[in-house]
Amino acid sequence: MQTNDPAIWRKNLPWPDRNTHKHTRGRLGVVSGRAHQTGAARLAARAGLRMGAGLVRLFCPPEAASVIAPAVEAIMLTPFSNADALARETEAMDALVIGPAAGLDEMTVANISAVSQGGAALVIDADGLSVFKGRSGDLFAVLDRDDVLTPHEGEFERLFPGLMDQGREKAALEASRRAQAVVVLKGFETVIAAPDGRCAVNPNGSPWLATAGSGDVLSGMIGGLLAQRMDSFDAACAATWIHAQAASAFGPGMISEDLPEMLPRVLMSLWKPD
Ligand SMILES: NC(=O)C1=CN([C@@H]2O[C@H](COP(=O)(O)OP(=O)(O)OC[C@H]3O[C@@H](n4cnc5c(N)ncnc54)[C@H](OP(=O)(O)O)[C@@H]3O)[C@@H](O)[C@H]2O)[C@@H](O)CC1
Ligand SMILES: Nc1ncnc2c1ncn2[C@@H]1O[C@H](COP(=O)(O)OP(=O)(O)O)[C@@H](O)[C@H]1O
Repeated sequence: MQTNDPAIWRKNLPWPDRNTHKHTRGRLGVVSGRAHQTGAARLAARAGLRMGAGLVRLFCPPEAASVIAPAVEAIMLTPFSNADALARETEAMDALVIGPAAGLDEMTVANISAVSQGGAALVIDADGLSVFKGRSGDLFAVLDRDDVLTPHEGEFERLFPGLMDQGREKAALEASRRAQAVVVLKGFETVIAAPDGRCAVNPNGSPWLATAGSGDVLSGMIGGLLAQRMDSFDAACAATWIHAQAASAFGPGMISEDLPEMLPRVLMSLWKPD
């Protein structure tokens, strides 16, 4: 176990250079829930864009498109009608976030299964985790080692009942071993664990993050770094630290919408121009 210090991942943060264009910089997709629950995906998408993904596209059920379209600018939008269509439409993505406000139903299971067949690194959060309560093996069967699960303690218990009794660090490591994916066990001291045994505990947790939607922002931040091909463990560590730093810098009154807007300041403090 180590402390999640920027020294671990700072040198691996992705920055654009003169030859970069938006497609080479990294394409992030975020899958939205239904028309009455699109805010979570929009938060994730904006966070991914702020983290440097060159192109971010929301994928939504057809009836949600008229809700989302007036609420996005740089972020693009593609409706999909079923899981097969989602798999086709997301083929070009480097990373995908799925789960925030996705719905606790078979459509979410089918969508995760469908996108897992493609090459994109996945960040699976919220309903994308909870929907596998009692059948976590179905989720683990479709994961790759570059995928990232981001459970809070409630979601963790649904996927790994009783495991938390071992303590948060051991539990996160064992969960990562079982899932064969990176696990981000969220909380005041978020633990990031990888299947190869890497494990880091986040030291700069900010209680201002105890507000609805802050986890959705974190999933988009991780996705933004994955889209830029950062190693998944490093991406999860970097996003977790930057997320907390942004919340501390904003302080009282912070809501989740403020977090993406704080990211440039934190990123600037980590950027070392040549
Ligand atoms: N703008 C939007 O559209 C937003 C949409 N959102 C979306 O809404 C969906 C459902 O969200 P949700 O809050 O109802 O579900 P979930 O977080 O599972 O809580 C259910 C129960 O779990 C328990 N629990 C135990 N430990 C916990 C912990 N550490 N943190 C939190 N809970 C913990 C706790 O039980 P208790 O402790 O109260 O008995 C709690 O009552 C989901 O898809 C999400 O993405 C949100 O992201 C917000 C912004
Ligand atoms: N008291 C706290 N101290 C530090 N971080 C917290 C605290 N409460 C919540 N967080 C952080 O806020 C985020 C909440 O995520 P989550 O529970 O998934 O929220 P949501 O589903 O509303 O987006 C996580 O990154 C978690 O680590």
